[in-house]
Amino acid sequence: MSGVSNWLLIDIGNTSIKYAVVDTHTDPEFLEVHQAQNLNELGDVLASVQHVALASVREPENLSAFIDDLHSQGIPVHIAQTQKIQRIGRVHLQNSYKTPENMGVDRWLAMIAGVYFAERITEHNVLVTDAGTAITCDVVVGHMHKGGFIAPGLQMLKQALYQNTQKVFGTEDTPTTISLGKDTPECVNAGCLAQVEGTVRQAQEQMQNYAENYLLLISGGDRKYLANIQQNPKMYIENAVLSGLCITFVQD
Ligand SMILES: Nc1ncnc2c1ncn2[C@@H]1O[C@H](COP(=O)(O)OP(=O)(O)OP(=O)(O)O)[C@@H](O)[C@H]1O
Ligand SMILES: CC(C)(CO)[C@@H](O)C(=O)NCCC(=O)O
Ligand SMILES: [K+]
Repeated sequence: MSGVSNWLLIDIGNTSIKYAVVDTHTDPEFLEVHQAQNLNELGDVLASVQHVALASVREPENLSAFIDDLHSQGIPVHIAQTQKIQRIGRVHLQNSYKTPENMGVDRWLAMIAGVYFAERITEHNVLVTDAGTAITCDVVVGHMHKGGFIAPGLQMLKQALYQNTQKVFGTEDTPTTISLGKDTPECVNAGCLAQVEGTVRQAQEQMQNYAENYLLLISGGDRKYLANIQQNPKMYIENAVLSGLCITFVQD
């Protein structure tokens, strides 16, 4: 038997499932992220792994059946949970929630990744933003979570507009820079982008109450719409939740 152990990491988000196969040598910054519509699609991948670690912010219909299936195949399953405090290498990340289990595990894992990437460049403060179905921002200062924001993501903002008005319509495309619109879709696209960018800018202001210097980690399916946010150092990661799973379960 070879000593290499392969792990399947799964992020069950609000809209879609993301996964990556890693081993103990994989750098959590450079994961090859895949998308699946449901857990049944992972059958083939399972044949090549010895462990599964997963994080879920929802209960897909077949999650317990999937876990039972893994058990019957003798594959250990590790289910991530938000912690009050978690060790990351030589530091500890501390949660600000009075009831940590109420915090989405995706936010916690993204923060784990944020602290890990920050420490690699000897930075102790990090603002983590995950732009997906929802957009979340979390401020971490000296490894202490100071708090965060949860707001609707870009698609949700647009859908909310369409659903609650009769004459507002839009297009799929979103601009990458904000400018004043001169027809309805332009106004919608720019307005929703302004809300998303504004959320991150407000989080930066909150961070600045604590620290001038910090890493800005931007993650999630809509990360490309946050290209105008200025910060040095700034880092883009496709999926910080999977990075957090890798750091939590596969490393050490
Ligand atoms: N094929 C697609 N389906 C859905 N969203 C997509 C797609 N391609 C790009 N996106 C963008 O990605 C965003 C969703 O981000 P992401 O994939 O990170 O979230 P998610 O799967 O819903 O999980 P999470 O719970 O982490 O938000 C949407 O707002 C949308 O703009
Ligand atoms: C905010 C979302 C939806 C982001 O995916 C998720 O982290 C979640 O369901 N959180 C639970 C509420 C909280 O984090 O306080
Ligand atoms: K996410």
